[in-house]
Amino acid sequence: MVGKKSGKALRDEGLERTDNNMELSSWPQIPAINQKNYYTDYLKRDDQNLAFRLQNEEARTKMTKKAKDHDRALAMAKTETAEGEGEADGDAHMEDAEETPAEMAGSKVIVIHMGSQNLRIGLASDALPKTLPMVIARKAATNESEDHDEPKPKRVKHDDGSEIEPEKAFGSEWSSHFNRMSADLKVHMRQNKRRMLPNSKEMVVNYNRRTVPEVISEHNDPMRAEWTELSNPPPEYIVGQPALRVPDSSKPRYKLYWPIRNGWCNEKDYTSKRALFLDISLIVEDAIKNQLRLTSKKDWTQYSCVFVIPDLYDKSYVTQVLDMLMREFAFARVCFIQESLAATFGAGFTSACVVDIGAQKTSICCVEEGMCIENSRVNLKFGGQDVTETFVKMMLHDHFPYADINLWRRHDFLLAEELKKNICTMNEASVSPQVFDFHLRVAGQDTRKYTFKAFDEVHLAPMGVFEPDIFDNSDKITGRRTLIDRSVDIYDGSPNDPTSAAQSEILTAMAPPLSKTNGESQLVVPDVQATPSRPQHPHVLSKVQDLEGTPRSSVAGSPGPENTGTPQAGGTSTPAATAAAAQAPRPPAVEDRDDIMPVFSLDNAILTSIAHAARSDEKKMRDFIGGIMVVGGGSLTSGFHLFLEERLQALRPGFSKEIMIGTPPRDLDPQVVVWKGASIFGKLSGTNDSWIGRLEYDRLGPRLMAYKCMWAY
Ligand SMILES: Nc1ncnc2c1ncn2[C@@H]1O[C@H](COP(=O)(O)OP(=O)(O)OP(=O)(O)O)[C@@H](O)[C@H]1O
Repeated sequence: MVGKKSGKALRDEGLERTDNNMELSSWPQIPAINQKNYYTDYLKRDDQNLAFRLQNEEARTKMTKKAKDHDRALAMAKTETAEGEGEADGDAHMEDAEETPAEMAGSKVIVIHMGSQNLRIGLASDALPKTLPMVIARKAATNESEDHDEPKPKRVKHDDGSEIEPEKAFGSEWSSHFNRMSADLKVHMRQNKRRMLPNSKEMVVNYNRRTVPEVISEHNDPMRAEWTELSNPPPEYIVGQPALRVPDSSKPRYKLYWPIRNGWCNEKDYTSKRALFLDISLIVEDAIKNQLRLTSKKDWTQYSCVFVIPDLYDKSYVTQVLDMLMREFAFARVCFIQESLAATFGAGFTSACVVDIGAQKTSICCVEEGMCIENSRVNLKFGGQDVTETFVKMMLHDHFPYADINLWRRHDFLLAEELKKNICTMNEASVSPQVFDFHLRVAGQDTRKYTFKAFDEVHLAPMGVFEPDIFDNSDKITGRRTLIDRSVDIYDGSPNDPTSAAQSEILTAMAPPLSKTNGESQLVVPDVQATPSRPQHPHVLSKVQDLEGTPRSSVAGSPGPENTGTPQAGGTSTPAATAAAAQAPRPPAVEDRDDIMPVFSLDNAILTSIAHAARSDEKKMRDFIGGIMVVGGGSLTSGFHLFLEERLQALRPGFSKEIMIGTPPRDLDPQVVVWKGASIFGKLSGTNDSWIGRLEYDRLGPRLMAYKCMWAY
């Protein structure tokens, strides 16, 4: 046949047919669908989504119940009218029925706000939460002060190990920073016509050098401390306030663990994620049992839980907490609320720039119409505890008579906190050499009464939030991401924790310079321990690339007084600006961000946050700048609000009339505003769609968060 080759010819060409000339399958082959005409509503309708379905069912059930109640009330009203026993109409009965609910709103909702130092917990129906230290003491071979070779604050010693003069104990760099701050304060006070003696510092140092403590025997001390008595056998762990009161020299020894550190999970002091979350759950469990008096864990299934999370939260942390609340505590429903949003709820504001100064972290976020503005979120790693440590350092520098103070010891930590709270002030008028005293109470020892003089230390220590290089920032990011991995996108593996343009800008300013190696840029992370005090970083005016890769024009200007603070419109670029942008530091890659310590002056950070919230809209800028609300324990230093106002006015003279620092209304303690707001959120009925129920959690797990969060999860 023409065209057909013989078997031999095919074999010669290596193309011999080996099949039997039949189709591979007798099944009809279906051609691919033309995508143009293709349509499906799979996962496009709400009723295909379990979370929405359950929500609708719940709403329907509620409506049916309400309608039934209504009918019943009407029927009862009719009967009563017929019997002629009352003049009251049906509406009044209905109101009665509505006004006497079976239980108080929020009495079955537990609200939890965990901080680096304090846990605030209570029922949503409570006026105020219970506050307890977020700490657990575990039986161990050594306590935390024995575990550390160096005292806190760390002192420099002579080469032979002998003590060095107090003025040199913290290194020359720190001393010169402290002296510079002291000199600046003097100049400022003179400008403000405040009288001060020229030799105040010498007077203080001379007084402190001479003073010796007075010993008071324990039985003569009316205010002696109550130490935690260990039962027999000693417990494996002790939680909260009693943990802080276990004597350092207890037998057996106990070691303190703080599971939250700098607003993150404490990955420095723990060796496993399991142990870390075990401690969190033990502390919360103990608080629910002993503070809320819900002793039987079986009853917790009837309770819901509102849990406060940071504005810039780690997704893996939220997932883990959700699992703990659902599986271990078996709550009926759980919902999350971000800290700043909760603060506006607590204060009753619809929009504000919330500044939360806690113990170890400070967060800033602008909230508008019940939503956190994502790009305005800032999280800085300093707070009240840094002020405490720096105050002690400054006092030691000026010959504090209790030279042996070591904040790793529990009694010294408590003493330092108390001194700071009582003495530190941001009120310039209170800066003068003054005599103070304190009682040093150590378990099993006689009380010692010390007197000492303090001068500008009381003002300069809290000033540290505006010059955070004075703080010891050396180990704040140690251990980060060692126990808990960064959350990544399940499809492309890229990091997907929330970020913000304002935080990016701050990290860019903090990032060490990029060095070129083998033609590739590499982030050089300096040994922060070796360089404890970095020069003040200029506020950058740079193009900020947010994480999604969208170039965004930074609107935060240089903090100099020449800047009137008017946000600059994005997109206009002059050759000079282009050259400056080329030279300006580039935002660090997502993976490198954990290596940069977000420690930035508070006033500049607030302005950066507001600039990103306002996005060139001057009216918004004025609204936020006139609605700054400061919350958190760190803001309780006296005169703080006025001082912050003055700093901001100096940075933005163009807005000086508008700048206003507000306090939470109704004399609410700034430390509990966030909790209060979360409790209000927990009491909202009908409008809160973010409850995660047991059934849906069992079926869908943490994926539910995508549907349940008010913010982009
Ligand atoms: N009267 C006061 N004056 C100055 N500081 C105070 C005062 N009262 C409390 N503080 C400080 O407030 C801090 C605790 O604040 P808060 O309870 O808001 O922190 P937290 O929520 O535990 O921590 P974080 O927000 O860092 O996670 C401590 O450092 C404490 O010293």
